Amino acid sequence: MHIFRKRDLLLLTTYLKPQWKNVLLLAVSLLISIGLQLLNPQILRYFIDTAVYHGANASLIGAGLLFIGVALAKQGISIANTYLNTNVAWTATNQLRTDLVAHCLALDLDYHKTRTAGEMIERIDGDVNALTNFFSQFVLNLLTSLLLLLAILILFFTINTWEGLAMAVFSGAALLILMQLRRRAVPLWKEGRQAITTLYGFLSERLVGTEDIRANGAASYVLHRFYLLLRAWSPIFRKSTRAGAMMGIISLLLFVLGSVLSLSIGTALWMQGTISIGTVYLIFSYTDQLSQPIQQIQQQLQDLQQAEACIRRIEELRETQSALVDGTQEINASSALDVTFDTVTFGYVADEPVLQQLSFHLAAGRVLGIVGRTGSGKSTLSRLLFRLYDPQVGEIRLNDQPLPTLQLRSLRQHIGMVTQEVQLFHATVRDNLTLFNSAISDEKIKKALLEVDLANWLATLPDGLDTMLGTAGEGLSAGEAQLLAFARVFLTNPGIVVLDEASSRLDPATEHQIERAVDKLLNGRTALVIAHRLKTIQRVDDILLLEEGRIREWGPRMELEQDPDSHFSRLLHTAQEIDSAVTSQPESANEAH
Ligand SMILES: Nc1ncnc2c1ncn2[C@@H]1O[C@H](COP(=O)(O)OP(=O)(O)OP(=O)(O)O)[C@@H](O)[C@H]1O
Repeated sequence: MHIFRKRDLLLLTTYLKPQWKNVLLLAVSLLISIGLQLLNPQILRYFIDTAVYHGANASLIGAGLLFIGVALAKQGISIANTYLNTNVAWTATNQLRTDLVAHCLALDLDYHKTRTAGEMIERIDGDVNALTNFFSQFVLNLLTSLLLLLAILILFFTINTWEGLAMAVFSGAALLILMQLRRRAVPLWKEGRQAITTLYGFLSERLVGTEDIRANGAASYVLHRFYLLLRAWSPIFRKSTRAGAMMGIISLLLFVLGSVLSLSIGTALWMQGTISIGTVYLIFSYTDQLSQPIQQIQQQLQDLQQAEACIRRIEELRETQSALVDGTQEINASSALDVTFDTVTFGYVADEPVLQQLSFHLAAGRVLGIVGRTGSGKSTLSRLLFRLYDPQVGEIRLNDQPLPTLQLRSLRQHIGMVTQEVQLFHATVRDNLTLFNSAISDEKIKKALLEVDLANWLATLPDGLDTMLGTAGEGLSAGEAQLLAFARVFLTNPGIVVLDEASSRLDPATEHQIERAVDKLLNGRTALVIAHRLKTIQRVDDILLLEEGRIREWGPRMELEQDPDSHFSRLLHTAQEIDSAVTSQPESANEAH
Protein backbone atom coordinates (compact mmCIF):
# COMPACT_ATOMS: atom_id res chain seq x y z
CA MET A 1 0.00 0.00 0.00
CA HIS A 2 1.22 3.44 -0.87
CA ILE A 3 1.71 5.27 2.38
CA PHE A 4 4.59 7.64 1.87
CA ARG A 5 5.92 9.64 -1.02
CA LYS A 6 9.64 10.16 -1.15
CA ARG A 7 9.12 13.89 -0.81
CA ASP A 8 7.05 13.50 2.37
CA LEU A 9 9.93 11.55 3.82
CA LEU A 10 12.38 14.23 2.76
CA LEU A 11 10.35 16.95 4.44
CA LEU A 12 10.04 14.83 7.54
CA THR A 13 13.74 14.06 7.78
CA THR A 14 14.79 17.66 7.00
CA TYR A 15 12.88 19.04 9.94
CA LEU A 16 13.20 16.11 12.36
CA LYS A 17 16.90 15.42 11.92
CA PRO A 18 18.09 18.39 14.01
CA GLN A 19 16.09 17.05 16.96
CA TRP A 20 16.84 13.36 16.58
CA LYS A 21 17.60 13.00 20.30
CA ASN A 22 14.08 14.09 21.25
CA VAL A 23 12.60 11.87 18.55
CA LEU A 24 14.55 8.90 19.93
CA LEU A 25 13.42 9.69 23.45
CA LEU A 26 9.84 9.88 22.21
CA ALA A 27 10.17 6.46 20.54
CA VAL A 28 11.53 4.91 23.75
CA SER A 29 8.81 6.44 25.90
CA LEU A 30 6.11 5.26 23.48
CA LEU A 31 7.50 1.72 23.64
CA ILE A 32 7.51 1.82 27.43
CA SER A 33 3.90 3.00 27.45
CA ILE A 34 2.89 0.08 25.19
CA GLY A 35 4.60 -2.34 27.57
CA LEU A 36 2.84 -0.86 30.58
CA GLN A 37 -0.50 -0.84 28.80
CA LEU A 38 -0.24 -4.57 28.12
CA LEU A 39 1.05 -5.38 31.57
CA ASN A 40 -1.85 -4.11 33.66
CA PRO A 41 -4.53 -6.57 32.41
CA GLN A 42 -2.08 -9.40 33.14
CA ILE A 43 -1.78 -8.20 36.73
CA LEU A 44 -5.56 -7.99 36.99
CA ARG A 45 -5.95 -11.51 35.61
CA TYR A 46 -3.54 -12.74 38.26
CA PHE A 47 -5.44 -10.79 40.91
CA ILE A 48 -8.85 -12.15 39.83
CA ASP A 49 -7.64 -15.75 39.59
CA THR A 50 -5.88 -15.53 42.95
CA ALA A 51 -9.04 -14.12 44.52
CA VAL A 52 -11.36 -16.66 42.89
CA TYR A 53 -9.15 -19.64 43.79
CA HIS A 54 -8.56 -18.28 47.34
CA GLY A 55 -4.89 -17.46 46.98
CA ALA A 56 -2.77 -15.83 49.69
CA ASN A 57 -3.69 -12.33 50.83
CA ALA A 58 -0.11 -11.19 50.49
CA SER A 59 -0.22 -12.10 46.79
CA LEU A 60 -3.38 -10.07 46.35
CA ILE A 61 -1.89 -7.03 48.09
CA GLY A 62 1.31 -7.38 46.05
CA ALA A 63 -0.69 -7.55 42.79
CA GLY A 64 -2.80 -4.55 43.84
CA LEU A 65 0.26 -2.45 44.65
CA LEU A 66 1.93 -3.45 41.41
CA PHE A 67 -1.24 -2.50 39.51
CA ILE A 68 -1.26 0.96 41.12
CA GLY A 69 2.49 1.40 40.44
CA VAL A 70 2.08 0.46 36.78
CA ALA A 71 -0.96 2.76 36.39
CA LEU A 72 0.97 5.68 37.90
CA ALA A 73 4.03 4.99 35.74
CA LYS A 74 1.74 4.91 32.69
CA GLN A 75 0.38 8.35 33.56
CA GLY A 76 3.93 9.69 34.05
CA ILE A 77 5.03 8.29 30.71
CA SER A 78 1.95 9.72 29.02
CA ILE A 79 2.82 13.22 30.34
CA ALA A 80 6.38 12.77 29.04
CA ASN A 81 4.98 11.64 25.68
CA THR A 82 2.75 14.69 25.35
CA TYR A 83 5.59 17.01 26.29
CA LEU A 84 8.02 15.46 23.83
CA ASN A 85 5.39 15.28 21.08
CA THR A 86 4.50 18.93 21.42
CA ASN A 87 8.11 19.97 21.63
CA VAL A 88 9.15 18.07 18.51
CA ALA A 89 6.11 19.27 16.56
CA TRP A 90 6.46 22.93 17.47
CA THR A 91 10.19 23.03 16.82
CA ALA A 92 9.76 21.42 13.40
CA THR A 93 6.72 23.44 12.31
CA ASN A 94 8.15 26.74 13.57
CA GLN A 95 11.31 26.12 11.59
CA LEU A 96 9.21 25.35 8.52
CA ARG A 97 7.14 28.52 9.06
CA THR A 98 10.34 30.58 9.37
CA ASP A 99 11.75 29.07 6.17
CA LEU A 100 8.50 29.76 4.32
CA VAL A 101 8.32 33.37 5.49
CA ALA A 102 11.96 33.94 4.44
CA HIS A 103 11.20 32.33 1.08
CA CYS A 104 8.06 34.42 0.51
CA LEU A 105 9.85 37.63 1.42
CA ALA A 106 12.39 36.88 -1.29
CA LEU A 107 9.72 36.39 -3.95
CA ASP A 108 9.15 39.20 -6.43
CA LEU A 109 6.25 41.62 -6.17
CA ASP A 110 4.45 40.01 -9.09
CA TYR A 111 3.91 36.97 -6.90
CA HIS A 112 2.62 38.95 -3.92
CA LYS A 113 0.46 41.19 -6.07
CA THR A 114 -1.69 38.27 -7.14
CA ARG A 115 -2.27 36.95 -3.62
CA THR A 116 -4.24 38.38 -0.72
CA ALA A 117 -2.66 38.70 2.71
CA GLY A 118 -5.22 36.21 4.07
CA GLU A 119 -4.21 33.61 1.50
CA MET A 120 -0.54 34.03 2.37
CA ILE A 121 -1.29 33.61 6.10
CA GLU A 122 -3.29 30.47 5.37
CA ARG A 123 -0.47 29.06 3.24
CA ILE A 124 2.28 29.85 5.71
CA ASP A 125 0.47 29.16 8.95
CA GLY A 126 -2.67 27.16 8.15
CA ASP A 127 -0.98 24.54 6.00
CA VAL A 128 1.93 24.19 8.41
CA ASN A 129 -0.45 23.90 11.37
CA ALA A 130 -2.11 20.98 9.66
CA LEU A 131 1.28 19.26 9.61
CA THR A 132 1.79 19.41 13.38
CA ASN A 133 0.54 15.87 13.84
CA PHE A 134 2.48 14.67 10.82
CA PHE A 135 5.75 15.86 12.31
CA SER A 136 5.28 14.76 15.88
CA GLN A 137 3.30 11.58 15.65
CA PHE A 138 2.92 10.15 12.23
CA VAL A 139 5.78 7.64 11.97
CA LEU A 140 6.03 6.93 15.68
CA ASN A 141 2.31 6.58 16.23
CA LEU A 142 1.87 4.42 13.18
CA LEU A 143 4.72 2.16 14.23
CA THR A 144 3.68 1.95 17.87
CA SER A 145 0.05 1.33 16.94
CA LEU A 146 1.05 -1.47 14.58
CA LEU A 147 3.27 -2.88 17.29
CA LEU A 148 0.51 -2.66 19.89
CA LEU A 149 -1.99 -4.30 17.55
CA LEU A 150 0.46 -7.09 16.78
CA ALA A 151 1.27 -7.60 20.46
CA ILE A 152 -2.42 -7.81 21.43
CA LEU A 153 -3.14 -10.31 18.63
CA ILE A 154 -0.16 -12.45 19.68
CA LEU A 155 -1.45 -12.38 23.25
CA PHE A 156 -4.87 -13.50 21.98
CA PHE A 157 -3.21 -16.36 20.12
CA THR A 158 -1.33 -17.40 23.25
CA ILE A 159 -4.66 -17.52 25.10
CA ASN A 160 -6.45 -19.49 22.42
CA THR A 161 -6.00 -20.02 18.66
CA TRP A 162 -9.70 -19.47 17.87
CA GLU A 163 -9.78 -16.30 19.90
CA GLY A 164 -6.62 -15.12 18.10
CA LEU A 165 -8.01 -15.92 14.66
CA ALA A 166 -11.35 -14.25 15.33
CA MET A 167 -9.71 -11.10 16.61
CA ALA A 168 -7.20 -10.95 13.74
CA VAL A 169 -10.04 -11.14 11.18
CA PHE A 170 -12.07 -8.59 13.14
CA SER A 171 -9.11 -6.16 13.31
CA GLY A 172 -8.45 -6.34 9.56
CA ALA A 173 -12.15 -5.86 8.73
CA ALA A 174 -12.58 -2.97 11.19
CA LEU A 175 -9.53 -1.21 9.76
CA LEU A 176 -10.80 -1.53 6.20
CA ILE A 177 -14.32 -0.35 7.04
CA LEU A 178 -13.06 2.68 8.97
CA MET A 179 -10.67 3.63 6.17
CA GLN A 180 -13.48 3.47 3.63
CA LEU A 181 -15.62 5.72 5.79
CA ARG A 182 -12.78 8.20 6.20
CA ARG A 183 -12.08 8.25 2.50
CA ARG A 184 -15.58 9.54 1.91
CA ALA A 185 -15.11 12.31 4.44
CA VAL A 186 -11.82 13.61 2.95
CA PRO A 187 -13.24 15.53 -0.05
CA LEU A 188 -15.64 17.28 2.33
CA TRP A 189 -12.73 18.22 4.57
CA LYS A 190 -10.80 19.64 1.61
CA GLU A 191 -13.80 21.67 0.49
CA GLY A 192 -14.08 23.04 4.01
CA ARG A 193 -10.43 24.13 4.01
CA GLN A 194 -10.77 25.90 0.70
CA ALA A 195 -13.84 27.71 1.98
CA ILE A 196 -11.89 28.87 5.05
CA THR A 197 -9.01 30.12 2.87
CA THR A 198 -11.41 32.16 0.75
CA LEU A 199 -13.09 33.52 3.86
CA TYR A 200 -9.75 34.59 5.39
CA GLY A 201 -8.64 36.22 2.13
CA PHE A 202 -11.91 38.17 2.02
CA LEU A 203 -11.70 39.22 5.67
CA SER A 204 -8.06 40.39 5.52
CA GLU A 205 -8.68 42.54 2.45
CA ARG A 206 -11.77 44.14 3.93
CA LEU A 207 -10.13 44.76 7.31
CA VAL A 208 -7.20 46.54 5.66
CA GLY A 209 -9.65 48.69 3.72
CA THR A 210 -11.96 49.46 6.68
CA GLU A 211 -11.50 53.22 6.44
CA ASP A 212 -12.27 53.38 2.73
CA ILE A 213 -15.19 50.98 3.10
CA ARG A 214 -16.76 53.15 5.78
CA ALA A 215 -15.97 56.40 3.99
CA ASN A 216 -17.69 55.14 0.86
CA GLY A 217 -20.67 53.72 2.74
CA ALA A 218 -19.85 50.23 1.47
CA ALA A 219 -20.21 48.50 4.85
CA SER A 220 -23.58 46.92 4.06
CA TYR A 221 -22.28 45.67 0.70
CA VAL A 222 -19.26 44.09 2.43
CA LEU A 223 -21.50 42.51 5.07
CA HIS A 224 -23.73 41.13 2.37
CA ARG A 225 -20.74 39.54 0.61
CA PHE A 226 -19.59 38.17 3.97
CA TYR A 227 -23.03 36.74 4.51
CA LEU A 228 -22.96 35.08 1.07
CA LEU A 229 -19.57 33.53 1.83
CA LEU A 230 -20.78 32.22 5.18
CA ARG A 231 -23.92 30.90 3.55
CA ALA A 232 -21.83 28.98 1.03
CA TRP A 233 -19.66 27.68 3.84
CA SER A 234 -22.53 26.52 6.03
CA PRO A 235 -23.69 23.45 3.99
CA ILE A 236 -20.08 22.31 3.52
CA PHE A 237 -19.49 22.59 7.26
CA ARG A 238 -22.75 20.77 8.00
CA LYS A 239 -21.93 17.93 5.62
CA SER A 240 -18.45 17.35 7.02
CA THR A 241 -19.72 17.50 10.62
CA ARG A 242 -22.43 14.99 9.74
CA ALA A 243 -19.88 12.68 8.12
CA GLY A 244 -17.71 12.95 11.28
CA ALA A 245 -20.64 12.09 13.53
CA MET A 246 -21.60 9.10 11.35
CA MET A 247 -18.06 7.81 11.58
CA GLY A 248 -18.16 8.04 15.36
CA ILE A 249 -21.43 6.08 15.57
CA ILE A 250 -20.36 3.38 13.11
CA SER A 251 -16.98 2.82 14.76
CA LEU A 252 -18.67 2.56 18.17
CA LEU A 253 -21.04 -0.10 16.82
CA LEU A 254 -18.13 -1.89 15.19
CA PHE A 255 -16.18 -2.18 18.42
CA VAL A 256 -19.27 -3.24 20.38
CA LEU A 257 -19.66 -6.06 17.85
CA GLY A 258 -15.97 -6.95 18.30
CA SER A 259 -16.42 -7.10 22.07
CA VAL A 260 -19.51 -9.31 21.74
CA LEU A 261 -17.60 -11.67 19.43
CA SER A 262 -14.56 -11.81 21.65
CA LEU A 263 -16.51 -12.26 24.88
CA SER A 264 -18.70 -14.94 23.34
CA ILE A 265 -15.63 -16.99 22.46
CA GLY A 266 -14.12 -16.27 25.88
CA THR A 267 -17.32 -17.34 27.67
CA ALA A 268 -17.58 -20.52 25.60
CA LEU A 269 -13.95 -21.39 26.43
CA TRP A 270 -14.55 -20.71 30.13
CA MET A 271 -17.64 -22.86 30.15
CA GLN A 272 -15.60 -25.66 28.57
CA GLY A 273 -13.11 -25.12 31.37
CA THR A 274 -10.30 -24.27 28.96
CA ILE A 275 -9.59 -20.86 30.51
CA SER A 276 -9.96 -19.27 33.92
CA ILE A 277 -12.28 -16.40 34.81
CA GLY A 278 -9.20 -14.15 35.08
CA THR A 279 -8.37 -14.98 31.48
CA VAL A 280 -11.93 -14.07 30.44
CA TYR A 281 -11.27 -10.67 31.99
CA LEU A 282 -7.96 -10.54 30.13
CA ILE A 283 -9.77 -11.19 26.82
CA PHE A 284 -12.29 -8.47 27.63
CA SER A 285 -9.55 -6.01 28.51
CA TYR A 286 -7.44 -6.68 25.41
CA THR A 287 -10.51 -6.48 23.15
CA ASP A 288 -11.23 -3.12 24.69
CA GLN A 289 -7.63 -2.04 24.04
CA LEU A 290 -7.80 -3.23 20.44
CA SER A 291 -9.90 -0.24 19.36
CA GLN A 292 -7.07 2.13 20.22
CA PRO A 293 -4.39 0.95 17.73
CA ILE A 294 -7.00 0.31 15.02
CA GLN A 295 -8.41 3.82 15.33
CA GLN A 296 -4.91 5.27 15.58
CA ILE A 297 -3.74 3.52 12.42
CA GLN A 298 -6.68 4.68 10.34
CA GLN A 299 -6.46 8.16 11.90
CA GLN A 300 -2.76 8.40 11.00
CA LEU A 301 -3.35 7.22 7.45
CA GLN A 302 -6.19 9.70 7.16
CA ASP A 303 -4.04 12.49 8.59
CA LEU A 304 -1.40 11.63 6.05
CA GLN A 305 -3.93 12.17 3.27
CA GLN A 306 -4.82 15.57 4.69
CA ALA A 307 -1.16 16.33 5.32
CA GLU A 308 -0.32 15.42 1.74
CA ALA A 309 -2.61 18.13 0.40
CA CYS A 310 -0.82 20.62 2.66
CA ILE A 311 2.64 19.23 1.86
CA ARG A 312 1.93 19.63 -1.85
CA ARG A 313 0.90 23.23 -1.34
CA ILE A 314 3.98 23.88 0.80
CA GLU A 315 6.24 22.26 -1.80
CA GLU A 316 4.63 24.30 -4.52
CA LEU A 317 5.35 27.44 -2.50
CA ARG A 318 8.92 26.40 -1.79
CA GLU A 319 9.51 25.65 -5.44
CA THR A 320 8.16 28.99 -6.59
CA GLN A 321 11.18 30.91 -7.76
CA SER A 322 11.43 34.66 -7.72
CA ALA A 323 11.38 36.13 -11.21
CA LEU A 324 14.35 38.19 -10.05
CA VAL A 325 17.59 36.22 -10.09
CA ASP A 326 19.98 37.51 -7.46
CA GLY A 327 23.32 38.90 -8.63
CA THR A 328 26.71 38.07 -7.21
CA GLN A 329 28.60 41.33 -7.00
CA GLU A 330 28.79 43.71 -4.08
CA ILE A 331 28.61 47.45 -4.51
CA ASN A 332 31.96 48.70 -3.36
CA ALA A 333 31.45 52.45 -3.27
CA SER A 334 30.52 53.89 0.10
CA SER A 335 29.48 57.33 -1.16
CA ALA A 336 26.98 58.62 -3.74
CA LEU A 337 26.60 56.46 -6.85
CA ASP A 338 25.71 57.41 -10.38
CA VAL A 339 22.62 56.06 -12.07
CA THR A 340 22.01 55.25 -15.73
CA PHE A 341 18.75 54.21 -17.39
CA ASP A 342 19.54 52.85 -20.85
CA THR A 343 16.53 52.54 -23.22
CA VAL A 344 14.40 51.01 -20.48
CA THR A 345 10.97 49.66 -21.35
CA PHE A 346 8.76 48.05 -18.73
CA GLY A 347 5.16 47.00 -18.23
CA TYR A 348 3.55 45.17 -15.30
CA VAL A 349 1.82 43.09 -17.93
CA ALA A 350 3.78 42.01 -21.01
CA ASP A 351 2.90 44.09 -24.10
CA GLU A 352 1.38 46.87 -22.00
CA PRO A 353 4.37 49.14 -21.40
CA VAL A 354 4.12 51.62 -18.56
CA LEU A 355 7.59 53.04 -19.24
CA GLN A 356 9.00 53.25 -22.77
CA GLN A 357 12.52 53.81 -24.07
CA LEU A 358 13.64 55.64 -20.95
CA SER A 359 17.25 56.86 -21.15
CA PHE A 360 18.94 59.28 -18.79
CA HIS A 361 22.05 59.59 -16.70
CA LEU A 362 22.27 60.95 -13.19
CA ALA A 363 25.77 61.81 -12.00
CA ALA A 364 26.75 60.90 -8.45
CA GLY A 365 25.52 63.45 -5.93
CA ARG A 366 22.94 65.07 -8.22
CA VAL A 367 19.26 65.28 -7.37
CA LEU A 368 16.72 64.41 -10.05
CA GLY A 369 13.16 65.65 -9.71
CA ILE A 370 10.68 63.38 -11.47
CA VAL A 371 7.46 65.12 -12.40
CA GLY A 372 4.46 64.14 -14.47
CA ARG A 373 0.76 63.55 -14.29
CA THR A 374 -0.66 60.82 -12.12
CA GLY A 375 -0.18 57.47 -13.81
CA SER A 376 2.71 58.69 -15.97
CA GLY A 377 5.04 56.08 -14.45
CA LYS A 378 6.97 57.98 -11.75
CA SER A 379 6.61 55.39 -8.99
CA THR A 380 7.23 52.58 -11.47
CA LEU A 381 10.57 54.15 -12.38
CA SER A 382 11.62 54.19 -8.73
CA ARG A 383 10.54 50.54 -8.29
CA LEU A 384 12.78 49.53 -11.19
CA LEU A 385 15.77 51.25 -9.61
CA PHE A 386 15.12 49.39 -6.34
CA ARG A 387 14.86 46.25 -8.47
CA LEU A 388 11.41 45.28 -7.34
CA TYR A 389 10.92 44.43 -11.03
CA ASP A 390 13.26 43.98 -14.00
CA PRO A 391 12.70 45.93 -17.22
CA GLN A 392 11.64 43.90 -20.23
CA VAL A 393 14.01 45.86 -22.48
CA GLY A 394 17.10 47.95 -21.70
CA GLU A 395 19.32 48.16 -18.68
CA ILE A 396 19.72 50.10 -15.46
CA ARG A 397 23.25 50.61 -14.11
CA LEU A 398 24.74 51.85 -10.86
CA ASN A 399 28.30 53.09 -11.30
CA ASP A 400 28.27 51.22 -14.62
CA GLN A 401 27.33 47.91 -12.98
CA PRO A 402 24.06 46.49 -14.40
CA LEU A 403 21.49 45.90 -11.62
CA PRO A 404 21.04 42.14 -12.26
CA THR A 405 24.75 41.58 -11.59
CA LEU A 406 24.46 43.10 -8.11
CA GLN A 407 23.48 41.27 -4.97
CA LEU A 408 19.95 42.36 -4.05
CA ARG A 409 20.99 42.70 -0.42
CA SER A 410 23.86 44.99 -1.34
CA LEU A 411 21.73 46.97 -3.80
CA ARG A 412 19.03 47.61 -1.23
CA GLN A 413 21.59 48.60 1.37
CA HIS A 414 22.82 51.30 -0.97
CA ILE A 415 19.39 52.64 -1.89
CA GLY A 416 17.11 54.22 0.67
CA MET A 417 13.50 54.35 -0.40
CA VAL A 418 10.82 56.49 1.18
CA THR A 419 7.40 55.91 -0.29
CA GLN A 420 4.24 57.97 0.17
CA GLU A 421 2.76 55.40 2.46
CA VAL A 422 5.09 54.87 5.37
CA GLN A 423 4.80 51.34 6.70
CA LEU A 424 4.90 51.43 10.49
CA PHE A 425 4.58 48.41 12.72
CA HIS A 426 2.90 47.76 16.04
CA ALA A 427 6.30 47.66 17.73
CA THR A 428 8.62 49.96 19.66
CA VAL A 429 9.93 53.19 18.15
CA ARG A 430 13.37 51.54 18.15
CA ASP A 431 12.22 48.50 16.17
CA ASN A 432 10.29 50.70 13.77
CA LEU A 433 13.46 52.61 13.00
CA THR A 434 15.97 49.77 12.92
CA LEU A 435 13.48 47.34 11.37
CA PHE A 436 14.30 44.89 14.15
CA ASN A 437 18.07 45.05 13.64
CA SER A 438 19.34 44.89 17.22
CA ALA A 439 22.93 45.65 16.13
CA ILE A 440 22.07 49.35 15.71
CA SER A 441 22.90 51.29 18.88
CA ASP A 442 20.54 53.68 20.68
CA GLU A 443 23.05 56.49 20.17
CA LYS A 444 22.83 56.05 16.43
CA ILE A 445 19.03 56.00 16.54
CA LYS A 446 18.90 59.16 18.64
CA LYS A 447 21.31 60.87 16.25
CA ALA A 448 19.07 59.96 13.31
CA LEU A 449 16.04 61.36 15.14
CA LEU A 450 17.98 64.54 15.85
CA GLU A 451 18.76 64.87 12.12
CA VAL A 452 15.04 64.88 11.30
CA ASP A 453 14.10 67.22 14.15
CA LEU A 454 12.31 64.53 16.11
CA ALA A 455 14.48 64.79 19.23
CA ASN A 456 11.77 66.82 21.02
CA TRP A 457 9.11 64.36 19.94
CA LEU A 458 11.22 61.54 21.39
CA ALA A 459 11.52 63.41 24.68
CA THR A 460 7.71 63.54 24.98
CA LEU A 461 7.32 59.75 24.61
CA PRO A 462 6.57 57.97 27.90
CA ASP A 463 9.13 55.18 27.39
CA GLY A 464 11.49 56.85 24.94
CA LEU A 465 12.68 54.45 22.25
CA ASP A 466 10.80 51.63 24.01
CA THR A 467 7.43 53.32 23.43
CA MET A 468 5.11 51.13 21.44
CA LEU A 469 3.60 52.60 18.29
CA GLY A 470 -0.01 51.82 17.46
CA THR A 471 -0.99 49.49 14.63
CA ALA A 472 -0.07 51.06 11.26
CA GLY A 473 1.40 54.08 13.05
CA GLU A 474 -1.84 54.98 14.84
CA GLY A 475 -1.41 58.09 16.95
CA LEU A 476 1.24 59.58 14.66
CA SER A 477 0.61 62.51 12.34
CA ALA A 478 1.35 62.08 8.61
CA GLY A 479 4.32 64.43 9.06
CA GLU A 480 5.78 62.45 11.96
CA ALA A 481 5.41 59.22 9.99
CA GLN A 482 7.29 60.78 7.06
CA LEU A 483 10.05 62.02 9.36
CA LEU A 484 10.39 58.57 10.92
CA ALA A 485 10.82 57.16 7.41
CA PHE A 486 13.57 59.72 6.80
CA ALA A 487 15.23 58.70 10.06
CA ARG A 488 15.31 55.09 8.81
CA VAL A 489 17.30 56.29 5.79
CA PHE A 490 19.75 58.20 7.98
CA LEU A 491 20.37 54.99 9.91
CA THR A 492 21.31 52.96 6.84
CA ASN A 493 23.11 55.92 5.23
CA PRO A 494 22.71 54.81 1.59
CA GLY A 495 24.45 56.43 -1.41
CA ILE A 496 21.17 56.82 -3.30
CA VAL A 497 17.83 58.03 -2.03
CA VAL A 498 14.50 57.52 -3.74
CA LEU A 499 11.90 59.81 -2.28
CA ASP A 500 8.25 59.58 -3.27
CA GLU A 501 7.13 62.63 -1.45
CA ALA A 502 3.79 62.54 0.37
CA SER A 503 1.28 64.75 -1.38
CA SER A 504 -0.78 65.48 1.73
CA ARG A 505 -0.82 69.05 2.95
CA LEU A 506 0.74 69.60 6.34
CA ASP A 507 0.71 72.48 8.77
CA PRO A 508 3.40 75.12 8.07
CA ALA A 509 5.58 74.13 11.04
CA THR A 510 5.64 70.45 9.99
CA GLU A 511 6.17 71.45 6.32
CA HIS A 512 9.20 73.41 7.42
CA GLN A 513 10.47 70.51 9.51
CA ILE A 514 10.10 68.16 6.52
CA GLU A 515 11.86 70.58 4.17
CA ARG A 516 14.84 70.79 6.52
CA ALA A 517 14.95 66.99 6.81
CA VAL A 518 14.72 66.58 3.01
CA ASP A 519 17.61 69.03 2.61
CA LYS A 520 19.77 66.95 4.93
CA LEU A 521 18.61 63.73 3.33
CA LEU A 522 19.56 64.80 -0.18
CA ASN A 523 22.84 66.34 0.84
CA GLY A 524 25.82 64.35 -0.49
CA ARG A 525 23.62 61.66 -2.02
CA THR A 526 22.37 60.84 -5.48
CA ALA A 527 18.63 61.25 -5.31
CA LEU A 528 15.51 60.64 -7.34
CA VAL A 529 12.65 62.65 -5.98
CA ILE A 530 9.03 62.32 -7.02
CA ALA A 531 8.26 65.81 -5.91
CA HIS A 532 4.85 67.10 -4.87
CA ARG A 533 5.97 70.24 -3.06
CA LEU A 534 7.15 73.32 -4.90
CA LYS A 535 9.89 73.78 -2.33
CA THR A 536 11.24 70.31 -3.08
CA ILE A 537 11.11 70.86 -6.85
CA GLN A 538 13.11 74.03 -6.34
CA ARG A 539 15.72 72.01 -4.50
CA VAL A 540 16.55 69.54 -7.34
CA ASP A 541 19.37 69.81 -9.90
CA ASP A 542 17.75 68.08 -12.87
CA ILE A 543 14.20 67.57 -14.02
CA LEU A 544 12.71 64.55 -15.73
CA LEU A 545 9.23 65.18 -17.02
CA LEU A 546 7.32 61.98 -17.77
CA GLU A 547 4.30 61.77 -20.00
CA GLU A 548 2.53 58.46 -20.50
CA GLY A 549 5.67 56.56 -19.67
CA ARG A 550 7.97 58.49 -22.01
CA ILE A 551 10.44 61.27 -21.30
CA ARG A 552 8.89 64.53 -22.38
CA GLU A 553 11.71 66.70 -21.04
CA TRP A 554 14.95 66.08 -19.26
CA GLY A 555 17.66 68.55 -18.30
CA PRO A 556 19.06 70.86 -15.64
CA ARG A 557 16.23 72.46 -13.69
CA MET A 558 17.53 76.01 -14.02
CA GLU A 559 17.69 75.78 -17.80
CA LEU A 560 14.19 74.35 -18.12
CA GLU A 561 12.82 76.84 -15.63
CA GLN A 562 14.21 79.79 -17.56
CA ASP A 563 13.00 78.53 -20.92
CA PRO A 564 9.47 79.97 -21.23
CA ASP A 565 8.63 77.40 -23.92
CA SER A 566 9.51 74.42 -21.79
CA HIS A 567 6.71 72.27 -20.44
CA PHE A 568 8.35 72.33 -17.07
CA SER A 569 8.29 76.12 -16.78
CA ARG A 570 4.58 76.13 -17.66
CA LEU A 571 3.91 73.38 -15.15
CA LEU A 572 5.83 75.30 -12.52
CA HIS A 573 3.88 78.42 -13.29
CA THR A 574 0.55 76.63 -12.83
CA ALA A 575 1.78 74.95 -9.65
CA GLN A 576 2.87 78.30 -8.23
CA GLU A 577 -0.54 79.78 -8.98
CA ILE A 578 -2.32 76.91 -7.25
CA ASP A 579 0.05 77.04 -4.32
CA SER A 580 -0.43 80.76 -3.74
CA ALA A 581 -4.21 80.40 -4.18
CA VAL A 582 -4.33 77.71 -1.54
CA THR A 583 -2.01 79.37 0.94
CA SER A 584 -3.76 82.76 0.61
CA GLN A 585 -7.18 81.31 1.44
CA PRO A 586 -8.39 82.62 4.79
CA GLU A 587 -8.81 80.06 7.57
CA SER A 588 -12.52 80.82 7.82
CA ALA A 589 -12.96 79.97 4.15
CA ASN A 590 -11.38 76.59 4.72
CA GLU A 591 -13.51 75.96 7.72
CA ALA A 592 -16.65 76.87 5.81
CA HIS A 593 -16.14 73.89 3.46
N1 LIG B 1 1.50 47.08 -9.33
C1 LIG B 1 0.96 47.44 -10.50
N2 LIG B 1 0.42 46.52 -11.30
C2 LIG B 1 -0.14 46.86 -12.49
N3 LIG B 1 -0.17 48.11 -12.96
C3 LIG B 1 0.36 49.07 -12.20
C4 LIG B 1 0.95 48.78 -10.92
N4 LIG B 1 1.40 49.93 -10.38
C5 LIG B 1 1.10 50.90 -11.29
N5 LIG B 1 0.49 50.38 -12.37
C6 LIG B 1 0.06 51.11 -13.57
O1 LIG B 1 1.21 51.70 -14.14
C7 LIG B 1 0.95 53.02 -14.54
C8 LIG B 1 1.96 53.97 -13.90
O2 LIG B 1 1.74 53.96 -12.51
P1 LIG B 1 2.70 54.72 -11.50
O3 LIG B 1 2.22 54.41 -10.11
O4 LIG B 1 4.10 54.43 -11.82
O5 LIG B 1 2.35 56.23 -11.85
P2 LIG B 1 2.74 57.52 -11.05
O6 LIG B 1 3.19 58.51 -12.07
O7 LIG B 1 3.67 57.23 -9.96
O8 LIG B 1 1.33 57.95 -10.48
P3 LIG B 1 1.02 58.75 -9.10
O9 LIG B 1 1.54 60.12 -9.25
O10 LIG B 1 -0.50 58.72 -9.07
O11 LIG B 1 1.64 57.97 -7.99
C9 LIG B 1 -0.49 53.33 -14.18
O12 LIG B 1 -1.25 53.17 -15.35
C10 LIG B 1 -0.84 52.27 -13.18
O13 LIG B 1 -2.18 51.91 -13.31
